[in-house]
Amino acid sequence: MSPSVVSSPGPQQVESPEQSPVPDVYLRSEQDYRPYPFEQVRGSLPEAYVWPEELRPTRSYEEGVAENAWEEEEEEEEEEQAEGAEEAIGSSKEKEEESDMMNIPVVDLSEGVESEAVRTAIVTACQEWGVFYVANHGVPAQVLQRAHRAASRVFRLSPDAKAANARRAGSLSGFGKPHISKFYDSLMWSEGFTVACDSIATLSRRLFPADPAAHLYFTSTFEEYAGALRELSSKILGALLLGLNVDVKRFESTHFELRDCPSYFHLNYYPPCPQPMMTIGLAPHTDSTLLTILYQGDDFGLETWKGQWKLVAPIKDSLIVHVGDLLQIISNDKYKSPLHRALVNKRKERLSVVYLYPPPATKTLYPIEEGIDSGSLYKPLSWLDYVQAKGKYFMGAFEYFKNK
Ligand SMILES: O=C(O)CCC(=O)C(=O)O
Ligand SMILES: [Fe+2]
Repeated sequence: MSPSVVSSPGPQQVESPEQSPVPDVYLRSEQDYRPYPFEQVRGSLPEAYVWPEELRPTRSYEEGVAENAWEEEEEEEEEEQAEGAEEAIGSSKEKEEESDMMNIPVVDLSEGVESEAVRTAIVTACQEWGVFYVANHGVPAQVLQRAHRAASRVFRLSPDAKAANARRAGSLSGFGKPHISKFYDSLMWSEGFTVACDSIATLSRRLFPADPAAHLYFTSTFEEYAGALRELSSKILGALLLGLNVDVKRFESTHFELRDCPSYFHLNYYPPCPQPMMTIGLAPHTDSTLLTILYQGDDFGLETWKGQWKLVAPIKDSLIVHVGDLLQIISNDKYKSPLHRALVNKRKERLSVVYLYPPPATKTLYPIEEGIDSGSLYKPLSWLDYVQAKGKYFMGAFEYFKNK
C-alpha cells in the first residue's frame, strides 16, 4: 500500500486473511440502486448523507475557490482561455506560487513522449505524486467539451430511464451508486454512470431509445474521445515503463499490448448540495486501474491526499492523470496510486468524465523485475483477481497481494 496512504483519513482497512481464495464479490448486485431525486432536496441534507466529522471536507468550496484566486481572476482567465491552454497553464503556475493548494505537476506533452525531458517529467510526477495535469495532450478541446455536455445530458434522464439502465450483477456498465459505497456507512452526494468503451453505441441506444440525435451525439463523442485517450494512455504508460528501464516491445510480448487494454468511461454527477460541508461527493479511494485520465471541466471538487487534502484546481482544457493500483503493483511501488476524493458545493452541479485504463482482465501480471534489487513486493495477479480482492478488502487489497 502506498506510504502516503498510511495515516490518511478513510475507511478502516479490512483485514485480509492469510490464505482464503479471492471471492467473487466485486461484480455484486446493484439492485439496491435507486436514482436519488437530488433535484427535490432543498434546505437540509437527508440524514443518510451526513458524514462523520473526520471524513467531512476540511475547506469549503468557497474557501477553495478563494485560495486559488479563481473568482478574482475570472475575467483575466477568460482572456487567457482565448489565448490558448499554454498561457492558462502559465498563469496557473503563477497562482501556484501564491497558493500551496495547487502544486500537482503539469506535464506539457507538446514535444511528445519521444522527448527525454517529457518522459522524465512524467516519471518524476508519478513517483512523487501519482497524479499530474497533462497539457497539449492531443485531445481536441472540443471533444472534451462535448463529452462534458453529453455526460450532463445522461444525468438529466428521468429516474425511470436511469433505473432501467442501472448496473446489473456481472456488469460494470450502467447507472449506480459509487462503486466504493459499500465501504462507507454514509451515502455520497453523487451518482455515476459507467460504460465499457467497446459498447458505447449499444448503451447509448438504450439510454436514448426515442432520441436519435442525443444517441448520435453521445456515441460519436465518446467513441472519438475513447480513441484519443487510448492513444494518450498507451503513450504515457510506455514512458513510465521506459522509466523503469523496461523495453516496451519486450513488455508487450510478455504482458500485454498497451493498445489492447480494455477501457471504460466512468461519469460522475455531483448535484448542488444544500450542506456541502456535512457530506462528501466521492469518498477517499484509489483507482483500480493502470492509469485513469480525468476531465473535470472548469469546476473545483477533486482533492488529492499528500499529507493533507489538496484541491486540484481546474486548468482549462487540461486532463488529470492518476496512477492506478495495478501500475503501483507492477512497478513495485515505484509509481504511487494516490488517494483522492471529490467535494460538492452549494452553487452548481459538477461533472467529471473519467477514463479507466486497466490491463486485460484475466492476463497474469508479474511485477516488473528490471531495476529491482530486493525482489518483487507483490505476487503475480490479474486485474480480475485484483478487483475481486478490492471488492472485499478495499484499501487492504494491496496488502493481500504482498509477498510476505
Ligand atoms: O470527480 C472527481 O473529480 C473524482 C472522480 C474519481 O476519482 C473517480 O471516478 O474515480
Ligand atoms: Fe478515482
